[in-house]
Amino acid sequence: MVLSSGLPFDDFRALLANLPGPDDGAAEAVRAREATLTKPAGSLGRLEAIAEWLAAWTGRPPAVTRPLVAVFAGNHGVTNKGVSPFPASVTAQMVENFAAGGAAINQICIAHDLGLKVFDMALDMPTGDITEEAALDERSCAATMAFGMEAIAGGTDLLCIGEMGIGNTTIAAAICHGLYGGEAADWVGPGTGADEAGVARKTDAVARAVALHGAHLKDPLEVLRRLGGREIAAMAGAILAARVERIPVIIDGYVSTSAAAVLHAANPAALDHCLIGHVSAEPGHRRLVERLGMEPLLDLGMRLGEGTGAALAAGIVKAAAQCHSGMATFEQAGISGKDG
Ligand SMILES: Cc1cc2ncn([C@H]3O[C@H](COP(=O)(O)O)[C@@H](O)[C@H]3O)c2cc1C
Ligand SMILES: O=C(O)c1cccnc1
Repeated sequence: MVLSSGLPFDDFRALLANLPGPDDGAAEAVRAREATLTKPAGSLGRLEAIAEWLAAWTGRPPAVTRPLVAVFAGNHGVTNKGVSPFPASVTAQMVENFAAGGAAINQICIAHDLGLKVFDMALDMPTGDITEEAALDERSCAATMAFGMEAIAGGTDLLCIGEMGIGNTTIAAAICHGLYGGEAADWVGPGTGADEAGVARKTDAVARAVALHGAHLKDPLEVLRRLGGREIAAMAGAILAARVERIPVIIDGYVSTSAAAVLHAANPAALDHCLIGHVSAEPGHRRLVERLGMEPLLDLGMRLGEGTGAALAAGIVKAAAQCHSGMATFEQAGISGKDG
C-alpha cells in the first residue's frame, strides 16, 4: 500500500469503509457440490460451513495449500506497572525460542504442517505506558499496521494470527474496556498467571488508561494507537490486508481477538473473512467473542497465545477443504442416494 499524503490513518479509514464482500457464486458452487458428496446431507456439520466460508472469501473452490501462522511480537511500557508475573525480557527470549523451534507454536505447526513466520516489532522500543500516555503516535501506529499488511502479502491462502508480548493481556483488556465500556474488571484476567494482587494491579492499570484516554475512544483507530501496541497494530493490519487479498484468517485468543475487535468496531463486517480458532481460558475472551457474535471452533482450556489456538483450528479448516475437494460423489462411487 502506498501511504497518501493525508493523515496517517486516512488510508485505513478509507480501506475499512470499502471492504470487499464475499464471492456468492463460489459459495453457491460449494453448496451444490456438497449435496453430491458421499455422506448424508449436513453430516459434516460445521466443516461444511467452513468449506463454504473458504470459497466465499477466496473466490475459489476450497483448498488450503500454503497455510501460514504469522506471530507478531511487541513490548509494552505498561509492564512497568507490574501487570505480568514475567519480565518484559521474556518477549525477546521467546522470539529466539520460536527461531530455535522450541515453543508450543513450533510443535503445532509441525503437527499440522503449517508455515510459521515471526515478526519482531522493535522489541527494544517498548510502546508508551498506556496509564500515562498513548502507546503510539498516529504515524508509528499507521506504519506498524502497514508493516503487518506487507508481512502477509502474497504468502499464504490461510492466515493464522498469533502474538507474543509480555503484558499484552493488560493491553487486550484496555482495548476491550475502551471499545465496550463496562467495568475494567470485566475484561481483566490472570494472563500468564497473575495472583490476586497482580490481577488488582492489571485492573487498576486498565481503569486508569481508559480514564486517561477516555475522551478519544469513540474512534476505534484511536483506541488502537492509544491503548494498543506494536504487535496489536500489526495484527490489525494483517487481518485487514488479508481481506483485501482474499485470504481467509483464523484469529487466536484474547490478545489477537482484541486487535480484530478494533477493525470490527470500525466496520461490523470487517471480520466476515475470519474465524476464531478457539476460546481462550482468559475470561475476557469469552465475553469478547460474544460481543463480536462469533463462534470459536475449539474450547480446550488453552491460554497461551502465540497463535496456538488458531493453528490447532487450521487443522480442522484444512480437513474441511480436503473433504470438500477430495470426497467422491454418489455418482462417482456408485452409492445409492437416500431415495434408492
Ligand atoms: C514463557 C512464555 C511464553 C509465552 N507464549 C505466549 N505467551 C503469552 O503471554 C503473554 C501475555 O500474558 P501477560 O499479559 O500475563 O504477560 C504474551 O506474551 C502472550 O503471547 C507467553 C508467556 C510466557 C511467559
Ligand atoms: O488468550 C490469549 O491470547 C492469551 C492468554 C494468556 C496469555 N497470553 C495470551
